[in-house]
Amino acid sequence: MVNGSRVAIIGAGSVGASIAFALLLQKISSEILLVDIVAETVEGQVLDLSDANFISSTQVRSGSFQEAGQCDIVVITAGAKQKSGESRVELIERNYKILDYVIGSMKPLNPNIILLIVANPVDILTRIAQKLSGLPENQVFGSGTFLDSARLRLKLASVLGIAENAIHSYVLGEHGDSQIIAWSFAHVGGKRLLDFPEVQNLDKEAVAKEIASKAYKIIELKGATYFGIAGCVSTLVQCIVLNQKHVRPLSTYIKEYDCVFSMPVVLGSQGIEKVIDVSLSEEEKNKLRCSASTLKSICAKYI
Ligand SMILES: NC(=O)C1=CN([C@@H]2O[C@H](COP(=O)(O)OP(=O)(O)OC[C@H]3O[C@@H](n4cnc5c(N)ncnc54)[C@H](O)[C@@H]3O)[C@@H](O)[C@H]2O)C=CC1
Ligand SMILES: CC(=O)C(=O)O
Repeated sequence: MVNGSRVAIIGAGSVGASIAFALLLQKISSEILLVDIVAETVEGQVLDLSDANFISSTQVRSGSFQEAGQCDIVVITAGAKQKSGESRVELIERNYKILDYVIGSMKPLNPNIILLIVANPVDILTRIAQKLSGLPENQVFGSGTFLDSARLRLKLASVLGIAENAIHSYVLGEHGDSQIIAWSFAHVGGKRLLDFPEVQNLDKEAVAKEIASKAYKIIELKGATYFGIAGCVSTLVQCIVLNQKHVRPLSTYIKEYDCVFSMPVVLGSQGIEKVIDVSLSEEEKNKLRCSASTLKSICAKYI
């Protein structure tokens, strides 16, 4: 893929429009297509975004599902969002139907297309999208725990007084309540995070709770989260378009756990190129096994 790629965003609500705006600022796509079942929503968002066109070489316009199916990258944000106190998994019934409709309406798909799932519950919807699309699994993945990991690095940066991008730490597993922080292999400059006195003194359970509940807190305060995910998705699109091969925690099929959730992967122009085989502690693995079994049992109802 080269500069000039066409990106479609399905679902032009808060998340879709924020991603479109972040992509405009990045200037790496020639065109962004916004698609939504509510025509007025798309028209309003396209008009609003057009007022920012003077800062970018990227054009934003409304598009059809069929056009989206021929793009290079499709970001799927269409779906219901959580109400205050509601879990992501509780959205599955509504969002399964929407995903089924969206993928069916985009067919026939460009065989090289990349589907990036954002709507929740993202891990389960990613597995379903892999099946519904019939595409190779490396081309269909979810934003997963990239956002949770960004939240974690922000927290640790303030604890350690070190730049976020120097902190190699991941939230893994479900983008949801059963996520885990992989403390065992987190490091800064090659020094294990667990060897820093500031981290030894941290209440790690409280940190895990704070990270896992941050979305709930934002939703309670303002009804939805969208800027964080827009930042994440725009950098993922950049990584694909520019074949940057960054390592990111994304939702993909993980053989060891026989389920789709997040592990660190290498992301390039073809999608997911490799899953990094990380060394986790037995306790971390046990938590992931529990999480996988819950996710698999929900998935089994739909595929
Ligand atoms: N993976 C992540 O880290 C994050 C995921 N999300 C998820 O993103 C999704 C969207 O959230 P918001 O944008 O805040 O919701 P929103 O309600 O603002 O927008 C959803 C949009 O989807 C559209 N839509 C519904 N059915 C459709 C269909 N069949 N085809 C095309 N468009 C359709 C609606 O018309 C609406 O414009 C939610 O599921 C939310 O949980 C939100 C933040 C972070
Ligand atoms: C809503 C959601 O999934 C998040 O902000 O993490």
